[in-house]
Amino acid sequence: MLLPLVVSVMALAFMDFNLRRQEAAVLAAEFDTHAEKLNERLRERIRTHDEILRGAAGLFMSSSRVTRQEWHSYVSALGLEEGHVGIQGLGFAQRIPPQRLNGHVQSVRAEGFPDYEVTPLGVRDDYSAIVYLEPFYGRNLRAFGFDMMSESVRREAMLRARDSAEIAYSGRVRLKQESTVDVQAGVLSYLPVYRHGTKPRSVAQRRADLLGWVYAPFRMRDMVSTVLQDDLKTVRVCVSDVSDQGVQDLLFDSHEGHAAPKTRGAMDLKVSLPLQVGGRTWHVQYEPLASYPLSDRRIYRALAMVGVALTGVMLCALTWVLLFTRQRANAMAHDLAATISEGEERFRLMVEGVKDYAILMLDDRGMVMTWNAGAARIKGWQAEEIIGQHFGRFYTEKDREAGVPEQALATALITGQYREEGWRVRKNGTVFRASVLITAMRDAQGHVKGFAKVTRDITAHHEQEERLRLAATVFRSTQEGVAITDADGRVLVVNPAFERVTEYTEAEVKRRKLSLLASGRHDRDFFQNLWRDITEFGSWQGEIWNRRKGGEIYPGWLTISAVRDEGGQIVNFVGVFTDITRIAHAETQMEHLAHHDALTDLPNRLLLHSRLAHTLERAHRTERICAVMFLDLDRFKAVNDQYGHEAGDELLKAAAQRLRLHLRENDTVARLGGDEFVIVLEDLASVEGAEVVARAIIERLQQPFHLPGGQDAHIGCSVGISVFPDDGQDGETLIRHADAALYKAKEAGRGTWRLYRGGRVG
Ligand SMILES: Nc1nc2c(ncn2[C@@H]2O[C@H](COP(=O)(O)OP(=O)(O)OP(=O)(O)O)[C@@H](O)[C@H]2O)c(=O)[nH]1
Repeated sequence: MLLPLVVSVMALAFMDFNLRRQEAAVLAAEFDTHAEKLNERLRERIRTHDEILRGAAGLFMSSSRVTRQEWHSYVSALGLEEGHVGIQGLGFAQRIPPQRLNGHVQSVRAEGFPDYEVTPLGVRDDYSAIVYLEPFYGRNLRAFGFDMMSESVRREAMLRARDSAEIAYSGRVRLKQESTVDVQAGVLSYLPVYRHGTKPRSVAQRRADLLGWVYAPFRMRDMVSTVLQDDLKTVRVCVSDVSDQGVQDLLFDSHEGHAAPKTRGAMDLKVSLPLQVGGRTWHVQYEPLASYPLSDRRIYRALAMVGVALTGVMLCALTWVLLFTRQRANAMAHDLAATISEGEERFRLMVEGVKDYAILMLDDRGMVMTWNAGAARIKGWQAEEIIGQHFGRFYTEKDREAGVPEQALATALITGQYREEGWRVRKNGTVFRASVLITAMRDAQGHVKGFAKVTRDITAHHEQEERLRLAATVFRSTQEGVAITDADGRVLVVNPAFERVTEYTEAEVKRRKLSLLASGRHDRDFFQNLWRDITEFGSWQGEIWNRRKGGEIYPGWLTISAVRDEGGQIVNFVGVFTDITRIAHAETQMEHLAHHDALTDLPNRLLLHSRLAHTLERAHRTERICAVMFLDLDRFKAVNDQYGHEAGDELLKAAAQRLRLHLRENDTVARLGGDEFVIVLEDLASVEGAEVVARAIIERLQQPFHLPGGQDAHIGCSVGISVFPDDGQDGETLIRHADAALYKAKEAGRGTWRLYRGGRVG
């Protein structure tokens, strides 16, 4: 009995020793994994910060000058103030050559900061100054104007960033934002910005082209606490910056100022992991506290001990139970995996099959990881050509240069989603209008796993919108008045030209019939024909007189078209109307000019012939006498010679006026040219009537003419008369015969008249 007992005790002691060693190894491995996860979270956050810096630098690359307001808007959009990112702010430090220092200070003061200085004051070889820092209030105001190059730790990082054209982190500093309470270690990250928005190749060129630095200050405790949060209750975390010479500088200790924390007994589970940050190495030390929930393996140890102590049968039974449980667990895991992979497969097939949307997954750097049929159709690349490439390829060159793809990812990282509409490039170089949605994908712990990007080709829709916009512009800006009515002819919309021409506003005519514009000049037949044409032929075109709101009647050229739906039903009428008042006026003027003498405004030869023809026709019908008098001024040439041609013109106008005033309304006086006039006298009772008129005219024209120059001109006139019907039956003959009689009057010494009298002028 003793031997089995001794053997049993020894076996138990040996097993206990081994189990304890094993337990320690398992716990160490568990904590290692946990520390790795925490370190990854810190790394992830640093990466997010770097993206924010790159996005901000992109703003400078895309614009030759970024204003304070633009910087404010950009940084506000990032939502830094909500604090969850752990950055104190986002700033721009401008590089200032010594000779520009004064000018720089003056220009910032002129922006409304009269006390602005580049601090610390003093003479240095090179200057920089924090010119933008958002959020621009509170602690951050203390940094405004500070020359970070004046301080060696910051200067080292700034120069390293400048020469490497990469992000550089500084060593430990005391931030300008600090006051005397809650002082924390601070760190700054810098990204240089060069002239022309490019990254110069050589170090010398980078030094020459440097414009300044986009930078972000962190307070280490704030930053690490926002990332690790509750984990700091169970794990002590220390972050140290390690210099090239191996000197450690403590940036953060979660138990700084506290009594030495209680760790897990004698077990040394400290883990130290490196973190690469902008050209520096941080060592992060993780140590479990007493509160750390290490999985308690003592129960297994006890069980094992009991197991050894139990009989073989019980051991067999226990083994059997364990085996059975494992088999069930395996079966369940197997089923679950099958269900998951089936779901994944279905989802994959669905995504791959979607043809109208380009759906792709990007990794955290923007490299394409998956590619569906829609992406191939819309963008033109096949999966094997594009997987592994950066998604910036889909952007136009201009957008790429402006850093738009990087900004898109940075925004998606910060806000969760990025939505945009813009131009994208296909494989064949053509562009299309894209509606894009980028979503940052995070795992349960919040680590960024990549991005889901959904793109839709909306070129047709965009073009349609553009066309509509153009049509609307034409509608608004055309000089033609346009009114659109419903099928009952009630106004739906009118354009500004309609309002201008009709003097009615859109509100005044809305839902009313356009008959309110009617002038009353057209009868019912006119409108009946108009509507018949529209219903039969789809449109009507013609001249129409309308009345403005103010009452004026005006002519217009109107086109009405019917708009039908797919079923052929009229749904709208569109009226396009041109105000032709000016054209009509011009036509009347042309008509007048064609028939009147420009100097005296008397009828000319053309109108004379037409009037004479009418007069003769009437005289034929009524068998009345009428006379044609040919009149020529006497000694008119002398007026021209003596007082000038213009004075002669004035005299001709005055003579025409005297003739017109002397004659009856329905008599015609025309000027044939020069100083020759023809008068048609209608409805004469006898030939003597014509003689009376001739005598009176001669007398009137003998009266002196007062010329504009103040002189009095004395002329007279001679008259030849032919009479219808005795001296000719048609106008031409009568005029010719009157001319012959005039000749005789001139011969007779001027200032008299002669009748033709059938060729026997007397
Ligand atoms: N100012 C002016 N002169 C004109 C115009 N048309 C013609 N004349 C001039 O009028 C004159 C007409 O010539 P005549 O009829 O021979 O001159 P007149 O002195 O009246 O001679 P008699 O008829 O023989 O008495 C010419 O000198 C033309 O140059 C015109 O429109 N304006």
